[in-house]
Amino acid sequence: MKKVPVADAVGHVLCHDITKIIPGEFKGAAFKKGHIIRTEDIPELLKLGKEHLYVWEAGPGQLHENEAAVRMARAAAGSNIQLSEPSEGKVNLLAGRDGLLKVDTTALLRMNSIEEIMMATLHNNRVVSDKCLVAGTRIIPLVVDEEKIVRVEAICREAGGIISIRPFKSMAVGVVVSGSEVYKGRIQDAFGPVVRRKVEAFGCRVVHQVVVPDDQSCITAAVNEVIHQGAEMVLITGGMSVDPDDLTPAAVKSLGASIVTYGAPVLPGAMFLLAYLGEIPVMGLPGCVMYAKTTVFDLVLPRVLTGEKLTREDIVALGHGGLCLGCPECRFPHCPLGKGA
Ligand SMILES: Nc1nc2c(c(=O)[nH]1)N[C@H]1C(S)=C(S)[C@@H](COP(=O)(O)OP(=O)(O)OC[C@H]3O[C@@H](n4cnc5c(N)ncnc54)[C@H](O)[C@@H]3O)O[C@H]1N2
Ligand code: MOO
Repeated sequence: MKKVPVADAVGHVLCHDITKIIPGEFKGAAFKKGHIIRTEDIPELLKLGKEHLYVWEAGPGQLHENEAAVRMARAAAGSNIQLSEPSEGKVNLLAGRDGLLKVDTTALLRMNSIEEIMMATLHNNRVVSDKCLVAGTRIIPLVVDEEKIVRVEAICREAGGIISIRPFKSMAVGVVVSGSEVYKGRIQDAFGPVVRRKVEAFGCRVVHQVVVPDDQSCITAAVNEVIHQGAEMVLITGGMSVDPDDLTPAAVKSLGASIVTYGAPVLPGAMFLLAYLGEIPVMGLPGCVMYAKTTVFDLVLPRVLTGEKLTREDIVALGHGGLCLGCPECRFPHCPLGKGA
């Protein structure tokens, strides 16, 4: 800290808040600790009775909070991330497009384990829209040893960036609606429209939909048919639980698909199935996906649409945070569902 005449303070960092009081009108900080003094501030400072100021002398190897935050944010930003200007020592990271937020939680933990460093983010694998605030970073004191920022930069470099937004692929979707009650016209299909609405919300289109009875060979034929019609992803509705007429999992197996999982630690959605026929993701959707507002499908679909090839480990990790509270008014994704993985 050193004392300088106001006129010589331009470019220096203020050590403490400077309070302004106008009787009956205003009392507050006219200039905040950490502010970098500009030429245009001088008349105002003189009016506040400040002819001298205490300013920081950045020692060798030390960084001011703004510069430190900018360097950390730049290092952490992966693809499709925009940075705000530093303000009061903090830099915000914003989504540069619609997509899926990816946070390298291991690297984030390493970074936050360095004392005097912080970065806060939204949860990994969350759907975000363009310009959405996804993270913020700053140092805790006003100045920091540059060596700490260099360590942060090394962690981020190793991780290839900590935060990024992955775009969704606009996939052609095939839908196979299973259920003899629907096929025979006893009830009207209510599942196809739900699935269509959900995929269209991500810019996908349903290229073909087939309704089939509860018959294994009809289900397999229908899957082949929708793929023949150009489906890059296949969604089969119904027939997922334990009744003798629930044949969807057996049908998918008989197609020779590699089954990632039949069953998921998510409620609603325990009877979910994910498989791949070559590169084509095939999902078996239990009845709850039609009935409940938010289910396992809403956790898995966005990830599949980024081109991520999910493993059984990815699915089993959904258990922590996989319980939907079933609120009367659904606020997903502003809730705990899917946030533990
Ligand atoms: N004893 C058990 N019963 C149930 C279990 C279980 O483990 N043991 N699981 C429950 C869970 S969890 C769910 S979810 C559902 C799973 O249902 P399915 O995927 O097998 O669906 P279906 O049996 O084919 O149909 C259930 C229900 O939904 C109606 N449905 C189905 N598709 C359509 C459609 N396209 N349009 C309109 N309505 C449809 C169907 O008529 C049935 O009423 O099972 C629980 N039971
Ligand atoms: O599996 Mo059901 O699919 O939990 O609600």
